[in-house]
Amino acid sequence: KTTMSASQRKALNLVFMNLLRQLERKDPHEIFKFPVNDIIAPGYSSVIKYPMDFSTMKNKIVTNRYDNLDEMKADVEQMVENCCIYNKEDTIYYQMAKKLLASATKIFSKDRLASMLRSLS
Ligand SMILES: COc1ccc(OC)c(-c2cc(C(C)=O)n3cccnc23)c1
Repeated sequence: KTTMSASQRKALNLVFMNLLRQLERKDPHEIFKFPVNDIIAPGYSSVIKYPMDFSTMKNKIVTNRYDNLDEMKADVEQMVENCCIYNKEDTIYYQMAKKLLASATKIFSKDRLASMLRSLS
């Protein structure tokens, strides 16, 4: 696995942060902003094995834990999957997760990424 240069890493982190900002705008009630805890969601930590949230993703960006867009997108999909496992289909949380997934699919689409890269260059 070739390591990228510091300037490449800096440019990639800018892209990751830009994508994260777009995703967070799609979560106005901030239910994905921080880790879910067992107080607001009883039994959560025994049901959900791989918790994920936007603050954890931000920390992974600044600590260079993502090497490509697919790895970041996988965390968004994990976060949505967790929400749809813990919350029943008729809950607002489940519906918000489905909406976020639809938005993420657009945000990570090739033409949206291409236009973002053009604007960054
Ligand atoms: C109602 O206000 C908040 C505030 C923060 C939350 O998670 C960070 C949540 C929250 C977020 C979730 C999720 C994402 O499953 N959740 C599930 C059950 C009960 N509460 C939540 C709700």
